[in-house]
Amino acid sequence: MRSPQSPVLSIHGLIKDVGPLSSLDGKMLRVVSGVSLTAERGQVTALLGANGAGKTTTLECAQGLQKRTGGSISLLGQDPATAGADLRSRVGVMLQDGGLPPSARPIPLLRHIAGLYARPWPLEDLVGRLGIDAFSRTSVRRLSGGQKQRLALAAALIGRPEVLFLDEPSAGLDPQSRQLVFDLIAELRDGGMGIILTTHLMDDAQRLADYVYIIDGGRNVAEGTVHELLQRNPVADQAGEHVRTLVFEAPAGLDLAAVLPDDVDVSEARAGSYAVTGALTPRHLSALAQWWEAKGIMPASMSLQARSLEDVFLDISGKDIR
Ligand SMILES: Nc1ncnc2c1ncn2[C@@H]1O[C@H](COP(=O)(O)OP(=O)(O)OP(=O)(O)O)[C@@H](O)[C@H]1O
Repeated sequence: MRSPQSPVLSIHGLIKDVGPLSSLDGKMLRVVSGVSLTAERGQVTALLGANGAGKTTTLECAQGLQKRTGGSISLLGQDPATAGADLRSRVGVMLQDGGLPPSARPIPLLRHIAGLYARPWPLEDLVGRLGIDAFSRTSVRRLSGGQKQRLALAAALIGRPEVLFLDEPSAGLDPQSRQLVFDLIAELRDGGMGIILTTHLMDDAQRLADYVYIIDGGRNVAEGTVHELLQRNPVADQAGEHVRTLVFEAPAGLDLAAVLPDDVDVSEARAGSYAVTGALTPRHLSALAQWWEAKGIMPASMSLQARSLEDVFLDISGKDIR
């Protein structure tokens, strides 16, 4: 558990039942079974979990959009279930489906939302930052998924919230838009905003999150900084050495097995794309480099990979599809 400094959000033992469901003979279904978490100012807190883990339900309860069955929630010091408009004006929410009116056009829509706040973000600046000028005359219903996503982020930010909730922020974004959105999130975090996001993309959590909660089956199953989670049960070989993978691109068909000792696995997953996995030491790297030098081979790209957050996540929550 991290020590709370000035949490923007704290959730203790959240329970959420839905139903009654006809598929359960009229019984209720417990979809969140005691989730607890805290999110700090000036940090990105990620809820990571497989499909159906309970991430969206947890955050919708935190935002006061769903009524909780049990547990306690404090958002900026208030209970979101009973708080009024004052709390809502301090919180920005970007939902998975955007929640934007289909016939609206981006600029008038953002201008309208800005009019609801005393100190909105200057419209032109936000529109420029998120590249909304490129589709400012298109109605919401005709926007692409990624354009809708950027507009939804602008709508969540225009009131300069103290806390920002993002549900799957990179869904549907192309690499350029994703970078743009990630840079903005990092800047807002550095400016002191508390940002809470859900994702099932390890890469998003690895790139953005200061602290990660892994949720599975409506429960907390692990938490920590990305670094702490990556240190958890690192893959070790029989001698206890940590396993790493060296990935590189080079001419196809190289006989690496002849160069490297047989304590490592060598594979060429597709022509010219190699992976060397094992308890790698400088000796392995040196053998490879000397051979490359002798043969005049310069790899087009190369990276040494330790365990990824995806490996940790699969270890914790299992490999079954949800
Ligand atoms: N009203 C409801 N009726 C029936 N089941 C529900 C209802 N609301 C949520 N659930 C179920 O609760 C579980 C948690 O849903 P939730 O949307 O919180 O998951 P999630 O972690 O956000 O998943 P995803 O990554 O797919 O968005 C799912 O199995 C979902 O089907």
